[in-house]
Amino acid sequence: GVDVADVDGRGLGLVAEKDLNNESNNLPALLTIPKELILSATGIEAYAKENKDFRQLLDVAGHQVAHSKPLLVDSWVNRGQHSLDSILQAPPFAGPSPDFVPAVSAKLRALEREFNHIRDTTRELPRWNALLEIDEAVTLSDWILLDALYRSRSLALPKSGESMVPCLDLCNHSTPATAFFEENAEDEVVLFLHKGANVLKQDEVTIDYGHDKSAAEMLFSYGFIDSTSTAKSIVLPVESMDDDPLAKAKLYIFGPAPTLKIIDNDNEAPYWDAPFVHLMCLNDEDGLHFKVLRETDGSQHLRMFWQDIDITGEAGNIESVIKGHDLYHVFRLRAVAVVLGVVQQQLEALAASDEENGSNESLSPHIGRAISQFRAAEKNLLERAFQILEREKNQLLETDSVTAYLATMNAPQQNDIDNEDFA
Ligand SMILES: C[S@@+](CC[C@H](N)C(=O)[O-])C[C@H]1O[C@@H](n2cnc3c(N)ncnc32)[C@H](O)[C@@H]1O
Repeated sequence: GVDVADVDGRGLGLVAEKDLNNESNNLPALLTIPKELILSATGIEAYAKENKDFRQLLDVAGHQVAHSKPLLVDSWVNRGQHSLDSILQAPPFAGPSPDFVPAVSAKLRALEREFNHIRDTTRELPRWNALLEIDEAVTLSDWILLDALYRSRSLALPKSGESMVPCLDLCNHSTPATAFFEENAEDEVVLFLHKGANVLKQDEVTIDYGHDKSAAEMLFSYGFIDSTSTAKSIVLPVESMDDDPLAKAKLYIFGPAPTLKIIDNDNEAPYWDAPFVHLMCLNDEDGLHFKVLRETDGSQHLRMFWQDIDITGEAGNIESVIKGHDLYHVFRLRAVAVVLGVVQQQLEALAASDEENGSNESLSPHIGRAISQFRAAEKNLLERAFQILEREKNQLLETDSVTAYLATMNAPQQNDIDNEDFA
């Protein structure tokens, strides 16, 4: 009941050959793909049993590639030289959001590492070495293309996990989708119309690529953003305060590059996580100290103390360490103010790059559309986070401990009075 056809703006797709209606939920499968055609981890193992050369390849180079999510979230942590940009054409735009370009670079670097690893490990295998080396038959560009094919066409099967399924991979995405797939008892993959779905002749049959995927992940893996996609989460870099004399020590003890993560909560308000922000808001006069510990073997270690208790191992967990303190609300207010600043800066950066790309006529329409959808999704999450933060700031400003603290800060200090008298 389905055929392959060109679908406007989406490449090929599956369309209904006749009106399809599943009101009574007894419509037969639209597609059945035999298990021999499915490329899954089990399928690969089975093939390695049959083919000695492939077994060798899998033993030396298999299971090594990180099948993780796109590297977007890690992009700030992995920032570095854009050494690979020349391999792909340099993108003609600044990227949908400021953290997209480093994410693409980090991804390209990871792919280069993977490719080099495969090339190195296969050198000892004459058959594969010959294949990779003949006139540079297989190059890094092939590996990048292969990764793109895999990321944009693989499906998560309920039993077999991440797999490539021919024919089913012609199905485009929509939410809500009209169809869904399953694995049956014979390990075939079958495509069914959803109960109650109604697809007219020549209309597209679609599946859902995962409504839990963020807009960034959709764009990174599939090259488009569904209009119902939301940002889900945003990770932004956090920088120490310029005038903090303890900044270096704090960063050293903290370890990883500090970030602010804003997470969307489907029905509730977004929340944020930024453990370094709480640490950066504490000072010597609050009771945060650093000491160098000398071991008997002569080695030296930097340790961090809060109210004279060693909390070196708690650097990522400072908020709970300071929670019981009389001035906790003051510390929290400082942290909220810092996070508000980071969010505001990002909103301004988005607005500025919006203006920049608005005038970029070299963009193809679908890239332009994806960029503005991505920005809109990020802006929406940031704006909602901003409101939550503003509300918390105002509540904190009204707590007794904060008003009392601010009153002492604003009152003329004894020193000032003495100086005044003297003057
Ligand atoms: C699994 S393939 C689907 C078949 C694909 N259209 C083809 O021509 O082979 C996934 C790719 O289809 C395109 N695609 C799928 N759904 C789309 C949508 N709703 N809007 C735009 N492009 C879509 C994207 O390029 C995506 O990377």
